[in-house]
Amino acid sequence: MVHESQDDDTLHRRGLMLILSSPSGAGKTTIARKLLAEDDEIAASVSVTTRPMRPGEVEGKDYYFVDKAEFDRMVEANEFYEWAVVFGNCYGTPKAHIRDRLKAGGDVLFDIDWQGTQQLYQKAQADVVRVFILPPSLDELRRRLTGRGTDSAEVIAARMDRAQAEISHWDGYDYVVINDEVEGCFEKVREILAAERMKRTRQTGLIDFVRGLMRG
Ligand SMILES: Nc1ncnc2c1ncn2[C@@H]1O[C@H](COP(=O)(O)OP(=O)(O)OP(=O)(O)O)[C@@H](O)[C@H]1O
Ligand SMILES: Nc1nc2c(ncn2[C@@H]2O[C@H](COP(=O)(O)O)[C@@H](O)[C@H]2O)c(=O)[nH]1
Repeated sequence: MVHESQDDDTLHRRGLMLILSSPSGAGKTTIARKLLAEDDEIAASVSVTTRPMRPGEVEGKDYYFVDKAEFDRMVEANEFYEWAVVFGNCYGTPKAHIRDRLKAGGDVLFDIDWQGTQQLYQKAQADVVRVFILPPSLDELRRRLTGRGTDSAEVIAARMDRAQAEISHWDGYDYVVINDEVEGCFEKVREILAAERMKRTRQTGLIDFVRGLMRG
Protein backbone atom coordinates (compact mmCIF):
# COMPACT_ATOMS: atom_id res chain seq x y z
CA MET A 1 0.00 0.00 0.00
CA VAL A 2 1.16 3.55 -0.75
CA HIS A 3 0.61 5.82 2.27
CA GLU A 4 -0.64 9.39 2.05
CA SER A 5 0.90 10.26 5.40
CA GLN A 6 2.86 8.60 8.17
CA ASP A 7 0.56 9.67 11.00
CA ASP A 8 -0.99 6.29 11.75
CA ASP A 9 0.72 3.59 13.78
CA THR A 10 1.38 1.02 11.03
CA LEU A 11 4.91 0.11 9.90
CA HIS A 12 6.04 2.14 6.93
CA ARG A 13 8.80 1.89 4.42
CA ARG A 14 10.44 4.29 2.03
CA GLY A 15 9.85 3.47 -1.64
CA LEU A 16 12.67 2.20 -3.82
CA MET A 17 13.77 2.86 -7.38
CA LEU A 18 13.96 -0.43 -9.29
CA ILE A 19 16.03 -0.05 -12.45
CA LEU A 20 15.86 -2.62 -15.26
CA SER A 21 18.55 -2.32 -17.94
CA SER A 22 19.65 -4.63 -20.74
CA PRO A 23 20.85 -4.61 -24.30
CA SER A 24 17.95 -3.68 -26.57
CA GLY A 25 15.64 -6.65 -27.11
CA ALA A 26 16.69 -8.74 -24.10
CA GLY A 27 13.23 -8.36 -22.61
CA LYS A 28 13.21 -5.67 -19.93
CA THR A 29 9.98 -4.08 -21.20
CA THR A 30 8.31 -7.51 -21.13
CA ILE A 31 9.37 -8.07 -17.52
CA ALA A 32 8.48 -4.50 -16.54
CA ARG A 33 4.96 -4.81 -17.97
CA LYS A 34 4.33 -8.04 -16.06
CA LEU A 35 5.56 -6.48 -12.83
CA LEU A 36 3.37 -3.41 -13.27
CA ALA A 37 0.34 -5.59 -14.03
CA GLU A 38 0.80 -7.80 -10.97
CA ASP A 39 2.12 -5.45 -8.31
CA ASP A 40 0.21 -2.32 -7.38
CA GLU A 41 2.96 -1.03 -5.07
CA ILE A 42 5.15 -0.18 -8.04
CA ALA A 43 4.50 2.37 -10.79
CA ALA A 44 6.43 3.08 -13.95
CA SER A 45 8.55 6.14 -14.48
CA VAL A 46 7.44 7.30 -17.92
CA SER A 47 10.42 8.67 -19.83
CA VAL A 48 10.50 11.50 -22.33
CA THR A 49 12.02 10.65 -25.72
CA THR A 50 12.71 12.14 -29.13
CA ARG A 51 12.49 8.67 -30.72
CA PRO A 52 9.57 8.16 -33.14
CA MET A 53 6.59 6.32 -31.67
CA ARG A 54 6.44 2.57 -32.48
CA PRO A 55 3.24 0.89 -33.61
CA GLY A 56 1.18 0.07 -30.52
CA GLU A 57 2.92 2.56 -28.23
CA VAL A 58 0.74 4.96 -26.27
CA GLU A 59 1.63 8.60 -25.49
CA GLY A 60 2.01 9.07 -21.72
CA LYS A 61 2.06 5.33 -21.04
CA ASP A 62 5.11 4.04 -22.92
CA TYR A 63 6.80 7.43 -23.31
CA TYR A 64 6.12 11.12 -23.65
CA PHE A 65 7.13 11.73 -27.26
CA VAL A 66 8.62 15.18 -27.86
CA ASP A 67 10.73 16.89 -30.53
CA LYS A 68 14.37 17.82 -29.94
CA ALA A 69 13.55 21.48 -29.22
CA GLU A 70 11.17 20.51 -26.40
CA PHE A 71 13.68 17.98 -25.02
CA ASP A 72 16.40 20.68 -24.99
CA ARG A 73 14.02 23.06 -23.20
CA MET A 74 13.37 20.43 -20.51
CA VAL A 75 17.13 19.89 -20.06
CA GLU A 76 17.66 23.66 -19.69
CA ALA A 77 14.79 23.89 -17.19
CA ASN A 78 16.37 21.09 -15.11
CA GLU A 79 13.24 18.95 -15.45
CA PHE A 80 15.12 15.62 -15.67
CA TYR A 81 16.58 13.39 -12.94
CA GLU A 82 18.83 12.02 -15.65
CA TRP A 83 18.99 12.01 -19.42
CA ALA A 84 21.12 10.39 -22.11
CA VAL A 85 21.51 9.89 -25.83
CA VAL A 86 20.79 6.25 -26.71
CA PHE A 87 20.96 4.93 -30.29
CA GLY A 88 20.96 8.53 -31.57
CA ASN A 89 17.78 9.59 -29.74
CA CYS A 90 17.40 11.53 -26.49
CA TYR A 91 15.76 9.90 -23.47
CA GLY A 92 15.14 11.45 -20.05
CA THR A 93 13.49 10.68 -16.71
CA PRO A 94 11.20 13.54 -15.66
CA LYS A 95 11.42 14.51 -11.97
CA ALA A 96 7.71 15.14 -11.57
CA HIS A 97 5.98 12.84 -9.04
CA ILE A 98 8.92 10.51 -8.36
CA ARG A 99 10.14 12.08 -5.11
CA ASP A 100 6.61 12.30 -3.65
CA ARG A 101 5.87 8.71 -4.56
CA LEU A 102 9.02 7.43 -2.84
CA LYS A 103 8.26 9.39 0.33
CA ALA A 104 4.77 7.91 0.40
CA GLY A 105 6.26 4.40 0.31
CA GLY A 106 5.53 3.68 -3.36
CA ASP A 107 8.16 2.09 -5.58
CA VAL A 108 9.13 3.36 -9.02
CA LEU A 109 10.23 1.18 -11.94
CA PHE A 110 12.76 2.54 -14.45
CA ASP A 111 13.47 1.05 -17.88
CA ILE A 112 16.63 3.02 -18.61
CA ASP A 113 20.12 2.40 -19.98
CA TRP A 114 23.46 2.20 -18.11
CA GLN A 115 24.14 5.94 -18.46
CA GLY A 116 20.87 6.82 -16.75
CA THR A 117 21.51 4.14 -14.13
CA GLN A 118 24.85 5.71 -13.21
CA GLN A 119 23.24 9.16 -12.90
CA LEU A 120 20.37 7.92 -10.70
CA TYR A 121 22.79 5.95 -8.54
CA GLN A 122 24.92 9.05 -7.97
CA LYS A 123 21.85 11.05 -6.97
CA ALA A 124 19.93 8.52 -4.88
CA GLN A 125 22.19 5.61 -4.04
CA ALA A 126 20.23 4.44 -1.00
CA ASP A 127 16.96 4.24 -2.91
CA VAL A 128 18.28 2.56 -6.06
CA VAL A 129 18.18 -1.18 -6.88
CA ARG A 130 19.91 -2.00 -10.18
CA VAL A 131 19.00 -5.11 -12.18
CA PHE A 132 20.68 -6.03 -15.47
CA ILE A 133 18.92 -8.46 -17.79
CA LEU A 134 21.01 -10.58 -20.17
CA PRO A 135 19.80 -12.49 -23.22
CA PRO A 136 20.72 -16.20 -23.32
CA SER A 137 22.77 -15.59 -26.52
CA LEU A 138 23.37 -12.96 -29.19
CA ASP A 139 21.54 -15.12 -31.77
CA GLU A 140 18.49 -15.17 -29.54
CA LEU A 141 18.78 -11.41 -29.02
CA ARG A 142 18.67 -10.88 -32.79
CA ARG A 143 15.67 -13.24 -33.06
CA ARG A 144 13.82 -11.23 -30.39
CA LEU A 145 14.55 -7.87 -32.01
CA THR A 146 13.44 -9.20 -35.40
CA GLY A 147 10.44 -11.07 -33.99
CA ARG A 148 9.19 -7.97 -32.16
CA GLY A 149 8.47 -6.52 -35.58
CA THR A 150 8.67 -2.90 -34.47
CA ASP A 151 11.98 -1.75 -35.96
CA SER A 152 13.49 -1.51 -39.42
CA ALA A 153 16.41 -3.74 -40.46
CA GLU A 154 18.75 -0.72 -40.05
CA VAL A 155 17.55 -0.02 -36.51
CA ILE A 156 17.91 -3.71 -35.59
CA ALA A 157 21.43 -3.80 -37.05
CA ALA A 158 22.41 -0.68 -35.08
CA ARG A 159 21.05 -2.17 -31.84
CA MET A 160 22.87 -5.48 -32.46
CA ASP A 161 26.06 -3.52 -33.14
CA ARG A 162 25.70 -1.87 -29.71
CA ALA A 163 24.69 -5.04 -27.84
CA GLN A 164 28.15 -6.09 -26.67
CA ALA A 165 29.02 -2.55 -25.58
CA GLU A 166 25.79 -2.47 -23.56
CA ILE A 167 26.53 -5.89 -22.04
CA SER A 168 29.97 -4.65 -20.94
CA HIS A 169 28.19 -2.55 -18.26
CA TRP A 170 26.80 -5.62 -16.50
CA ASP A 171 29.13 -5.16 -13.53
CA GLY A 172 27.62 -1.76 -12.68
CA TYR A 173 24.48 -3.52 -11.41
CA ASP A 174 23.47 -5.11 -8.09
CA TYR A 175 21.76 -8.11 -9.74
CA VAL A 176 22.12 -9.86 -13.10
CA VAL A 177 19.35 -12.11 -14.42
CA ILE A 178 19.45 -14.16 -17.64
CA ASN A 179 16.15 -13.95 -19.48
CA ASP A 180 16.06 -17.32 -21.15
CA GLU A 181 12.43 -17.80 -20.28
CA VAL A 182 9.95 -15.04 -19.35
CA GLU A 183 8.26 -16.62 -16.32
CA GLY A 184 11.53 -17.68 -14.69
CA CYS A 185 13.13 -14.29 -15.25
CA PHE A 186 10.04 -12.51 -13.95
CA GLU A 187 10.00 -14.64 -10.78
CA LYS A 188 13.64 -13.78 -10.09
CA VAL A 189 13.01 -10.05 -10.51
CA ARG A 190 9.99 -10.35 -8.22
CA GLU A 191 12.08 -12.08 -5.57
CA ILE A 192 14.74 -9.36 -5.80
CA LEU A 193 12.07 -6.71 -5.31
CA ALA A 194 10.53 -8.55 -2.35
CA ALA A 195 13.90 -8.86 -0.59
CA GLU A 196 14.88 -5.25 -1.25
CA ARG A 197 11.57 -4.04 0.19
CA MET A 198 12.38 -5.83 3.44
CA LYS A 199 15.77 -4.15 3.92
CA ARG A 200 16.07 -2.74 7.41
CA THR A 201 17.07 0.69 6.14
CA ARG A 202 13.87 0.97 4.08
CA GLN A 203 11.54 0.11 6.95
CA THR A 204 11.14 3.61 8.33
CA GLY A 205 8.78 2.67 11.16
CA LEU A 206 11.02 -0.05 12.52
CA ILE A 207 12.90 1.96 15.17
CA ASP A 208 9.73 2.97 17.03
CA PHE A 209 8.31 -0.53 16.69
CA VAL A 210 11.45 -2.13 18.12
CA ARG A 211 11.61 0.47 20.93
CA GLY A 212 8.05 -0.46 21.79
CA LEU A 213 9.02 -4.12 21.96
CA MET A 214 12.03 -3.31 24.14
CA ARG A 215 9.87 -1.31 26.55
CA GLY A 216 7.54 -4.28 26.78
N1 LIG B 1 12.31 -14.89 -22.49
C1 LIG B 1 11.87 -14.57 -23.72
N2 LIG B 1 11.76 -15.52 -24.66
C2 LIG B 1 11.34 -15.20 -25.91
N3 LIG B 1 10.99 -13.96 -26.31
C3 LIG B 1 11.08 -12.97 -25.40
C4 LIG B 1 11.53 -13.20 -24.06
N4 LIG B 1 11.52 -12.03 -23.40
C5 LIG B 1 11.09 -11.10 -24.27
N5 LIG B 1 10.82 -11.65 -25.46
C6 LIG B 1 10.37 -10.97 -26.69
O1 LIG B 1 11.51 -10.30 -27.22
C7 LIG B 1 11.13 -9.05 -27.79
C8 LIG B 1 11.93 -7.93 -27.13
O2 LIG B 1 11.47 -7.79 -25.79
P1 LIG B 1 11.32 -6.35 -25.10
O3 LIG B 1 10.64 -5.40 -26.02
O4 LIG B 1 10.73 -6.61 -23.77
O5 LIG B 1 12.87 -5.97 -24.98
P2 LIG B 1 13.57 -4.66 -24.38
O6 LIG B 1 14.76 -5.12 -23.65
O7 LIG B 1 12.59 -3.86 -23.62
O8 LIG B 1 14.02 -3.88 -25.69
P3 LIG B 1 14.25 -2.28 -25.93
O9 LIG B 1 15.41 -1.87 -25.10
O10 LIG B 1 14.54 -2.21 -27.40
O11 LIG B 1 12.98 -1.56 -25.56
C9 LIG B 1 9.62 -8.92 -27.62
O12 LIG B 1 8.98 -9.35 -28.81
C10 LIG B 1 9.32 -9.91 -26.48
O13 LIG B 1 8.01 -10.44 -26.56
N1 LIG C 1 19.08 6.96 -19.75
C1 LIG C 1 17.84 6.67 -20.15
N2 LIG C 1 17.62 5.61 -20.97
C2 LIG C 1 16.36 5.34 -21.31
C3 LIG C 1 15.28 6.12 -20.86
N3 LIG C 1 14.13 5.60 -21.39
C4 LIG C 1 14.50 4.53 -22.11
N4 LIG C 1 15.84 4.37 -22.08
C5 LIG C 1 16.66 3.33 -22.73
O1 LIG C 1 16.78 3.60 -24.11
C6 LIG C 1 17.01 2.37 -24.80
C7 LIG C 1 16.13 2.28 -26.02
O2 LIG C 1 14.77 2.24 -25.64
P1 LIG C 1 13.64 1.99 -26.76
O3 LIG C 1 12.33 2.12 -26.06
O4 LIG C 1 13.86 3.01 -27.83
O5 LIG C 1 13.89 0.58 -27.29
C8 LIG C 1 16.72 1.24 -23.80
O6 LIG C 1 17.98 0.75 -23.34
C9 LIG C 1 16.00 1.96 -22.68
O7 LIG C 1 16.23 1.32 -21.42
C10 LIG C 1 15.54 7.23 -20.01
O8 LIG C 1 14.65 7.98 -19.56
N5 LIG C 1 16.82 7.46 -19.68
